[in-house]
Amino acid sequence: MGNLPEPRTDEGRAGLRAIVGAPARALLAFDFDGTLAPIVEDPALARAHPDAVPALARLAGRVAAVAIVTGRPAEVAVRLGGFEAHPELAGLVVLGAYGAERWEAATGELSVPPPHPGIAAARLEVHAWARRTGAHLEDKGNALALHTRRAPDPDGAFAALREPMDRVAASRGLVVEPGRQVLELRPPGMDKGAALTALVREKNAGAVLYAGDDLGDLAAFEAVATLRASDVPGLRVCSGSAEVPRLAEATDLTVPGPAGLAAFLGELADAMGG
Ligand SMILES: O=P(O)(O)OC[C@H]1O[C@H](O[C@H]2O[C@H](CO)[C@@H](O)[C@H](O)[C@H]2O)[C@H](O)[C@@H](O)[C@@H]1O
Repeated sequence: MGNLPEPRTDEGRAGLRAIVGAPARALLAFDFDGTLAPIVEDPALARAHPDAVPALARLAGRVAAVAIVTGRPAEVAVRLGGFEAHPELAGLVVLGAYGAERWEAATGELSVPPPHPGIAAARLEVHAWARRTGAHLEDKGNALALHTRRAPDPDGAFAALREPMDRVAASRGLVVEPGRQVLELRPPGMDKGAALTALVREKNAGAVLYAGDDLGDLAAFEAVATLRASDVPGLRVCSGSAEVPRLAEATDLTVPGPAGLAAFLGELADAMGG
């Protein structure tokens, strides 16, 4: 299979063979931050790796569907990813807010659920915890993310926030989504696994690839494992980082971060003759 790296599991090797062997039936889905986009200190400044979206554009014409499955609001991921600049991505689907939101490149249509009342109720308290710990609040409208990357003591701030955020979430009917130096309060009821499985079924995909870098991606990796048991071969790719070393255990192939993923996607397109 050309220059493609070999997955370390039998199921991963079967998944990759299925994707390359019949690309027109494959769904390729990607997390955004840490996977397509390098991690940066300020979330507002995150952008896709320069080689990532061109590689997705090459793949898009060969496969059944390309999708982004992200914790960002869908509209924000579309803007930061610069996907609209690539006409080849006319079929792209962006599932935002862990699958609760959806944007379709084909129509430009954005679907966003009504705001969860717990977010408005928690906002002031979360602001106060940000001030107390030096964390930065990313207010996503229907989710509140407390980032500790730029706090004076990132790990200390993360540890100090864990219990209070659990408490606020429990009292407001929300859930806590932990990630790379971030604790996020968000509405319950959706995760990347459910979102990915629904999309595989909707596209009638015969094979699936999912790439991610963080704890929020574990549900999608589990979904790929479940789909494999129901005869949809799949490949789980870890965008590796020193911050979440244990994520690799849940996957079949590790690439070195967004630059490594972009290189892998280029090789995948080569292998498909794209
Ligand atoms: O599902 P994802 O696309 O991976 O989004 C998860 C969260 O990613 C963002 O935070 C992470 O990236 C930031 C920019 O590189 C970084 O500063 C931060 O430390 C990371 O946790 C984003 O800001 C969150 O809203 C997403 O939920």
